[in-house]
Amino acid sequence: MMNNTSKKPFNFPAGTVIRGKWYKQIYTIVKELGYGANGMVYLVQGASGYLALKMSDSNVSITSEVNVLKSFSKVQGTPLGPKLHQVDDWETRGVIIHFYTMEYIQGMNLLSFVQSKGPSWTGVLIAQLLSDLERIHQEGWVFGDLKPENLIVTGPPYRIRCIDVGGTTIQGRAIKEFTEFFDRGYWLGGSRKAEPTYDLFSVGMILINIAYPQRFNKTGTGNMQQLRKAIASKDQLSKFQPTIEKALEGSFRTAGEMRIHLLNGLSHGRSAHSAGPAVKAASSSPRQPASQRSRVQKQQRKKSSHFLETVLVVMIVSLLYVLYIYGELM
Ligand SMILES: Nc1ncnc2c1ncn2[C@@H]1O[C@H](COP(=O)(O)OP(=O)(O)OP(=O)(O)O)[C@@H](O)[C@H]1O
Repeated sequence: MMNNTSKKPFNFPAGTVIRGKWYKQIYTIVKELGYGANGMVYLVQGASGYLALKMSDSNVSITSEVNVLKSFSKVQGTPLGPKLHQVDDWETRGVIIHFYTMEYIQGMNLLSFVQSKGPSWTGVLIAQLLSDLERIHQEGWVFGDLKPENLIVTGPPYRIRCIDVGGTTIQGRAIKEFTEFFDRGYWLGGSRKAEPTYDLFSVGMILINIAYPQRFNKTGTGNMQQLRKAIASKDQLSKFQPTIEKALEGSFRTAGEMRIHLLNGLSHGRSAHSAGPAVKAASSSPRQPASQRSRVQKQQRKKSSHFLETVLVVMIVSLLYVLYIYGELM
């Protein structure tokens, strides 16, 4: 399904009280967070603090998102999506509205963050995203509707988080939900089969979107040539160019492969005095990390000073021995 975010499905003002029909929990609307094809999201105040509440008139989409969040919650490590809180219904004016509450992920979306903090953050954040995608893929899912609006940067320390699991699809099936600019079907006529390369194509387009915040449409049939031209026309994309092109062509088998390629490109292109986040620290490339390198150097320095000490002690002892023998002979 193509994502069309034009209609607002609900319109409840701040202060509206939502009482769960089954669990009797009370949530008070603080403000609207956003809406899309699958429903409306509000920031609410619950008994345990702020939460994001997503409501929809479709029980199917609520159930399917809840299932994805439950499956993500079983994965070890940093959470892959917002933590699920509760699933319930709200009966208001004779209508049943399905909803679930989840962790409120506070921050700026990826585009706004990079616009306010500078493009030097792009590499680190995309590398984090690729780590999360690798875990999502290893669990047998494909995120599907990857776009900057679905990526929130929390912190400091800054961390990219995926929200809106509405497009998350089991590998092998047809992608459930997509947005044209990030869709390989739209640009290349490529398949919409849920496989890791589908998400990696979208990551390539996210990198392009950072340099073209207004996005652009395809000219004619749209193809790699148009995308290559767009990449080459922006200086800020030069260090990502080989990685983006490989991602668009579907040459990376895994998100991990793309991450290493991206970080290698960045560490080679980075000048010694450039400012910005520490890209090397996030690297999993075979090159030795800076912190480890300096530790090795320190150890080498320590070893050579031990050696000098030993030589000096041996020399003094030898000298004393020679003096002793000389004294005995006299
Ligand atoms: N857990 C969350 N924490 C903070 N903000 C959130 C959260 N979930 C959703 N939002 C906000 O609400 C907006 C709409 O939510 P979401 O994308 O889930 O709706 P949707 O109907 O699935 O939209 P789409 O059509 O993009 O799929 C998001 O872009 C984001 O700004």
